[in-house]
This record gives sequence, C-alpha cells and structure tokens, in this order.
Amino acid sequence: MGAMTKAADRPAILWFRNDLRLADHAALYAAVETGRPVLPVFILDDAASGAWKPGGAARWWLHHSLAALGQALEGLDARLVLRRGDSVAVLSGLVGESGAADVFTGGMADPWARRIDQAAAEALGSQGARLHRMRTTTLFNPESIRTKAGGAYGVYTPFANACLALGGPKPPLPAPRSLRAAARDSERLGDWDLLPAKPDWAAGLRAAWTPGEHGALERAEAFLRHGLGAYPAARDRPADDGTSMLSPHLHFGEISVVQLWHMAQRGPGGKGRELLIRELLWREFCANLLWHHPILPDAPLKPAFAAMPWRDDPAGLAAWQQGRTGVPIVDAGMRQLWRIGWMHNRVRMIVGSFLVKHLLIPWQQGEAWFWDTLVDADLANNAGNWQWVAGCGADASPWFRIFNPVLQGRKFDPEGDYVRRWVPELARLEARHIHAPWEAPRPVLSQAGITLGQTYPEPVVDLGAGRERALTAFRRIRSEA
Ligand SMILES: Cc1cc2nc3c(=O)[nH]c(=O)nc-3n(C[C@H](O)[C@H](O)[C@H](O)COP(=O)(O)OP(=O)(O)OC[C@H]3O[C@@H](n4cnc5c(N)ncnc54)[C@H](O)[C@@H]3O)c2cc1C
Repeated sequence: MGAMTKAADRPAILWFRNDLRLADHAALYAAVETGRPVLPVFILDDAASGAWKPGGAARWWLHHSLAALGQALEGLDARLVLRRGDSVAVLSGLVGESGAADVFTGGMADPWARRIDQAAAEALGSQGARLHRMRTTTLFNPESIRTKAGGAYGVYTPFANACLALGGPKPPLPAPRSLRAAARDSERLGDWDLLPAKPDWAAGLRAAWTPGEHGALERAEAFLRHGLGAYPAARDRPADDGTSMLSPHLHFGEISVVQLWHMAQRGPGGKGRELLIRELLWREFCANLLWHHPILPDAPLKPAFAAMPWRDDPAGLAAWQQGRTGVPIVDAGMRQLWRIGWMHNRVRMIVGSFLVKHLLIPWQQGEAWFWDTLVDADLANNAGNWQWVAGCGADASPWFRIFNPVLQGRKFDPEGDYVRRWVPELARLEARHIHAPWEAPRPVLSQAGITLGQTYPEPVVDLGAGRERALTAFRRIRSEA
C-alpha cells in the first residue's frame, strides 16, 4: 500500500507525547506545513518507560487530556489515533500501513524517550521515512544553554541568567485553523483503563482540575489576571492558593511554557511576573539537568551520598504516605496530595525534608510516592527537586540545613488554616498550638476534641532526636560530599 500511495497523499504522522495541545506545537505546525494529510497519533508505551510509566494520578489526567485533545481534533475533522505498545513497532506499522514518509514529534527529554527517538529514527530510516524531532516542551534547546567553557550548568542562578540573556523564547506558533486529516483505526480510550475503578479514588481530582488545552488556558488567564499581583507574597503561604496550579497542564503540554512566558509579558508585570519567570526557569533548569545527567531520577548527583546510612523504615514511610506522622504541616501536605494529586511547593519542601532528614528514609522512596500520586509528576522536576531537598543534587540545599516543620508551619501557615483544611481532626485547635499539638496543655487538647495517640497520632519521631540522627549520618559522609 505504501509504495502505491501518490507522494502528495502520503500522510505526515504527528506523534503527540507530553505536548497534548494544538497551539504553539512546532511538530504539528511542521506537519501541517507539508501540505499533506496529517495523521495524529498518541502511543501508550508502558514497557519502554518502565519504572517511570505514568503513575496512578497522572494516568487519570492523561485519560482526560487525551479525551480533550481528541475532541479538539474532531473540531478540525481529524481523529486522534490511539495505539498501545512498543513505540517503534507502532510507528513502523503506521508508516507501513499509511505510506507516510515523515513523522513529526516533540516532547519528552526523559532518558527512556530519548532512547526511543534514536531507535525510531533508525527503524523509520530503514523504511525510507524520517523522524523530525522538534522542541515542544521547553523554552530553549537544552544543547543551546552552555557555560562559556561549553559545559552544562550545574547551578541554577547562572543558568537562569544565561536564559534571560537570550531575551526570551520566540513568539508562540498559532494553532492550525484547518487540517487535511488522514485516518487509521484507533483503539478506544476507555479500553486503556487509565481511570481508577475499584476503588474510584479520583473524586478529589475531578473536583480540582479541568485537564485539556481549554482548561489550561483558562487557568493561565485567570492566574495572570487575578493572581500575579499577589503572587510574591501569597506564593509561600499554602492556605492562600496563591500559585498558578499550572504544573500538570505544563507537564502534559496542554499549554506550552513559551505561551505562558509570552502571556505573562502582556499584563502589568512587576515583581509577580519576574518571580513567575524565575519558576519557569527552575522547570527549564530541571529539564536541562535531566538532559545532561540521565541518572538524575535514580542516583545522587553527588556520589558521596551513595554511602549515606539511610534507614529502612516501612512503618515511617507508610505514616508519611498516609499523612499520619503526627506532625501537622507534614500530614496536611500529604493529605492534600492524596486528595487532589497536587501539593503546594513550600509544603513539598517541608514533607520532603521531613522524610529524608527526620526519618532518614532514602529520597528515592519519596520520589516514587510523588510519582504515583502527583498529577504533575514530571521526571525532571520531581527528581531535580528531590535531589535538591536531599542535598545531593547539582545545586542542592545544604544537607545540614534541616527544616524544622513546626517553625515552617508557624511561619508559612501562621493561622493554621492550611492544616485545618486538610487535617480536620485538628480544626478546633487554636493557631498557637496547631503546629505542635504535643506541646499543648492537655485541657486545651481536650477542649478541641483531641486525644493524642487516638484522634490524632503522636509524632512518629522526636524532632530534636531526628535532627541529631540526620546530622550524625551526614557527618559520616561529609568528608566526601
Ligand atoms: C520534593 C519536590 C518534588 C516536586 N515534584 C514536582 C513534579 O513532579 N512536577 C512538577 O511540575 N513540579 C514538581 N515540584 C516543583 C514545584 O513544587 C511545583 O512545580 C509547583 O508546586 C507547582 O505548582 P504551581 O503550578 O502552582 O507553581 P507556580 O508557583 O505557579 O510556578 C509556575 C510553574 O513553574 C514551574 N515550577 C515552579 N517551581 C518549580 C520547581 N521548584 N522546580 C521545577 N519547576 C518549578 C512549574 O512548572 C510551575 O507550574 C517538586 C518540588 C519538590 C520540593
């Protein structure tokens, strides 16, 4: 069939990955520009991604995002082709079936995806077709941000300054107005079992989010209009919902970071814009780290940390995962994560520090739990930030600086409203006790309906002792770290 197809009718395959949108999509744009019919495809390849296949919360999001993309394509009289299996085999099959000569794609700097890219380029080449890889998920090409000596940046600030010196990314590309679509058989999204069924734990996710390009743009516009001004003050107070909550939309590429950058330039700006751009550059930095250090999700960038005397503590890990550590700000964060698949950044730092320092549990175990429960689970951001929290990353917080979760709670949740929202059994406790209920006088606790050890746990670790244990462990590897 391939050889029989007239050149002008040979479709261009558009292989969607974590760039599930129509606007500012360099690969889609290039496919449309060929003037040939476009065959849009998404491949679910759980075997290739291995341990890093999308976790439970991300699968929920992926289902809805693909449904939204499918609908948007139908608006252009095109049909999204869904296939499951080995990416290279699926692409080769589609090229064989359709006679396509070109496959356009973007997305995915993840090491497993880069391996697929290489294998796909070779396989398609042997069929007389070409893989065109475009940039759709980052501001800049990771190879283009280099130190003066030509190396990769390991520290955020000079990296961010190098990006800013480039003067920002090019303006975003428009979404295609029309599409000459090619069609092939598609699997049914419902058959992929991406949604939880028994039990259906996704009620909180459904209430909190609207996956898809439309939902992403609405959230971005609302945040830029109403949230950016207050962002500098509100972004560190988890009770205020003062951040954009765009991370899952950015991870799945329902809005591009380039679009967001340019949208942010239009408004009044000021400090809020500057800080938002700085955060987008943290995302870029993590992507860059993963590009240059594919081991980032698995092993410490500072090799001395491989000798860290971590503890094996299944009970401590379970208490942390379930939000039952007895440390209110930690439990609030972990329960927010469980309920809506997202946690405020300040609290991510607190719960991360508590796990790796006070409990001395390996950061990879926290990383894995986040991977399964975050709707924004992103290989680069998750690994980069866990390494930062653990002190073993490229540009990490010093190991000996150990967050005190009580002081962090009092500083960033002074009224205790965030704790009250997510840990309702503490809701009646006054603000001055809410971050350390074990220090509250017994009558105060009983007036608030709390019996420690029964209605709410005693702390799983004495904070002072946990801190000392962590420092001792660190001293053992310090000479090399
Ligand atoms: C232990 C730990 C694990 C994390 N895991 C992830 C993850 O899997 N996926 C993820 O997207 N973020 C992760 N982060 C980073 C950060 O917490 C989230 O990006 C942020 O909370 C998302 O909320 P927002 O969209 O409202 O952020 P905003 O403050 O509105 O920031 C806008 C965007 O900037 C980017 N950004 C902000 N902070 C960071 C950061 N520290 N590192 C990288 N990018 C950042 C995100 O894309 C975010 O959507 C992690 C942080 C920690 C401490």
